[in-house]
Amino acid sequence: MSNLRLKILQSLLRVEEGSYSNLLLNSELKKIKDQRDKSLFTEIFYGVIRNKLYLDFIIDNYSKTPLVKMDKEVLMGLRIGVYQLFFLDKVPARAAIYESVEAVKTILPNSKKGAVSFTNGVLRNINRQHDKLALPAKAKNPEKYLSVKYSYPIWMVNKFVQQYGFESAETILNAGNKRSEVTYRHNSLKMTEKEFFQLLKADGIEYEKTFLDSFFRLKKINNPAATQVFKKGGAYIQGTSAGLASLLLDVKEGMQVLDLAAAPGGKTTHLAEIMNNTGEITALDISQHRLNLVSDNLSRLGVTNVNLKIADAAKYEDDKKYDRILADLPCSGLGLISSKPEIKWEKDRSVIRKMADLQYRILNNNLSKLKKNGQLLYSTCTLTREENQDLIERILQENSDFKLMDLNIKLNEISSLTIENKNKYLELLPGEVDSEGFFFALLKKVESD
Ligand SMILES: C[S@@+](CC[C@H](N)C(=O)[O-])C[C@H]1O[C@@H](n2cnc3c(N)ncnc32)[C@H](O)[C@@H]1O
Repeated sequence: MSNLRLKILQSLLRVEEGSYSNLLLNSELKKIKDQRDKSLFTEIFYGVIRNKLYLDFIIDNYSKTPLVKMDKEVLMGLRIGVYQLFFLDKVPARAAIYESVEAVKTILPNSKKGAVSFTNGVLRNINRQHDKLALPAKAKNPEKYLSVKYSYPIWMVNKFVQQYGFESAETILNAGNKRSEVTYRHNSLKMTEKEFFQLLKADGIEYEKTFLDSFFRLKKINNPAATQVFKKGGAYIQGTSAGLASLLLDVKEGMQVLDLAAAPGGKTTHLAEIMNNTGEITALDISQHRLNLVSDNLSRLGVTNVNLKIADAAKYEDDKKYDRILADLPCSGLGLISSKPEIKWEKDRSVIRKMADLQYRILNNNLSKLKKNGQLLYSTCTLTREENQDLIERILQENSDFKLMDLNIKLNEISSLTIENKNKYLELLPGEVDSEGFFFALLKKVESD
């Protein structure tokens, strides 16, 4: 078991250095045989990433040494220990402390014995005074209170409170801390729905329906990319909110479609499925490595109508005119925190400006490629006005030949989602919908140029 805490400690340090949590977790879980160890690994690994600020608040309260002066291995070991003491009823306090200290001892050189006894001392102290911890006063500093309680950087809390008010911000922060469940999109290009269900049953996978007919939420699954249905191309792992994009764009068989930022190919392959592999999808991405992921997905899912191109969409040139454009653009990702909790810590406020600028340049460069009456769906997995509403308003102001379409009627036709929405665009907030945060706006070209 101490080996497990050590592996968690090593993995968390790698996430701090920039590794993707989901990829790292998948590869670590493959090396663990015992089912309970897999679950404990996942719980502590994601728990520490999610609650980092809260755990640091606790450690800082009980340690005389400031956090910045601690070795990174010690600080991470403390977080692992405190997470178990505060969040995991099933792990006895003695075991939580012992295993965490052992992990720190193994990872540190012998010369750092003092740091090991320091870790032990701080954890014992926290365990003794567990009940005395006080959060920042809600009345005095509501945003600091939210930041510590839900463990989010203060700039993100300020942003959500400023845009949505205290109550909705709290709902969003809370939802971002719940572990997102895996959703499969059934891919009808490879198998019928009947075969899809048969394979799920054969693998003993339980599922439930979602607000989209072909999306199913999986129960208790550790490696969704290792099932028969996945390997045979009958399923793509995709969030339900993301699944709305290709449906809202209203593509038809035989159309010419431009996908401006395609990798890893979730929406491209969904569009291809709806178009029944007819017409053509020109799919761009700036990254060759990520385009390789699209290629793999195209072959696994039996998609044959996609032309992949490596390109910077902000500079891409093409004489062709398209019936539809999907602009699912790079963004700050604040709607995806439940599945990628490290987003909390990797970004700072400046990412919003940078992304809004890139999104503007990409849209501006491609609007002219749309045919008359053609439609462009803009989507992001984020929740900042600058990247969403403000950007679309600017585009509409500068391009009088484009009109904003009302997405509410289409939403009712394609999903069972019921949300109160007075706007023509669609904003899905985590906690208000049982899915990731997303923004959609549909633009129609109303005059020919
Ligand atoms: C939100 S992801 C797209 C997700 C994809 N549509 C899907 O459904 O699987 C954004 C993608 O934009 C790509 N990207 C970033 N900057 C770009 C640019 N200037 N031109 C084209 N692609 C870009 C990234 O490599 C990334 O794959």
